[in-house]
Amino acid sequence: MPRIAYFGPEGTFTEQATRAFLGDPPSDTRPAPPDSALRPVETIAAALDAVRAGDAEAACVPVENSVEGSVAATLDALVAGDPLVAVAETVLPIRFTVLVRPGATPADIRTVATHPHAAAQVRGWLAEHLPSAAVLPSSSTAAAAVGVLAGEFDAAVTAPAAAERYPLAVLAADVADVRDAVTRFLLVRRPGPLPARTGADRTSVAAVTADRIGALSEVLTVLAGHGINMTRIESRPTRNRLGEYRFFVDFEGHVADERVGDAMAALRRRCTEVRFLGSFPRADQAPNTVVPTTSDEDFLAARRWLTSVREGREA
Ligand SMILES: O=C(O)C(=O)Cc1ccccc1
Repeated sequence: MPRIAYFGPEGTFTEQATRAFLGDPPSDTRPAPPDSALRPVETIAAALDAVRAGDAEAACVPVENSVEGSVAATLDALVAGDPLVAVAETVLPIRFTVLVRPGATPADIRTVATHPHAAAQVRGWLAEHLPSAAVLPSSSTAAAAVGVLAGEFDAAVTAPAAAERYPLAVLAADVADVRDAVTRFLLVRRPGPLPARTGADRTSVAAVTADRIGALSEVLTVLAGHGINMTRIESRPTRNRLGEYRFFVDFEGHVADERVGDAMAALRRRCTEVRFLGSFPRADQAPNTVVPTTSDEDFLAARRWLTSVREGREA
């Protein structure tokens, strides 16, 4: 079994996602067995660096939440070192469990800790049920549970898996301001053979546009012109200078698709930097849209025609 580093400690949503990648059944009802192939690390950047250093074969990190948006720490860490590529994604429903020390009642709760993405998804619940508790940030939901055990906080908003992992009491389960919230997670490796295309794929790139009028609109036009459906665009500062941004763009298709390959080459010509972040099967298996004139056969026929024009066989 491959060694996978994940954003831990044990009991995070990311651990649940890692187990989903490995095909384990959900562990809501029973503790998942400890697994020496899984390595919890403290931060998202550390999980990715473990792969870069060869200490892990893959890393599992959260990338996007349907309520809070992109996980900035993941986007920044993906481009902050040697190249890494995503080879798979999984989407988890997000429902929270509120953990306290055994015997504690709501009146005892003066501080509640959790990951900022979780805090944003339970603000309403906390305002209603624990209105006088201060909400404190922790590095992950499970780190908050560890903090409750250590007496640093009175309650933690966690993943269901944390209730199995830590000797804490459940104050409330199935907590969520937005009922159908989901988070998308990536399994990331060092560059190597790509996952085979399935016809229901997603490709992810990070591009820095040139400093000129219309540069971003050209990126969008290239995708639209190739009949490629964009599924996400997010900007993060490059950290080089004020006003310079890197665009994280996800779109339908696989780099092995002719239209996607052609579009990526066009982006490469137009942008000052393009980093390929992976082509992998979509978690929802929704087939990629292929509009007329953008199928592989359309591109190959056009290329054959061009070759014969160049060779003087056709005009
Ligand atoms: O802290 C965790 O458990 C994580 O895996 C990050 C996270 C936080 C909130 C929702 C989804 C993922």
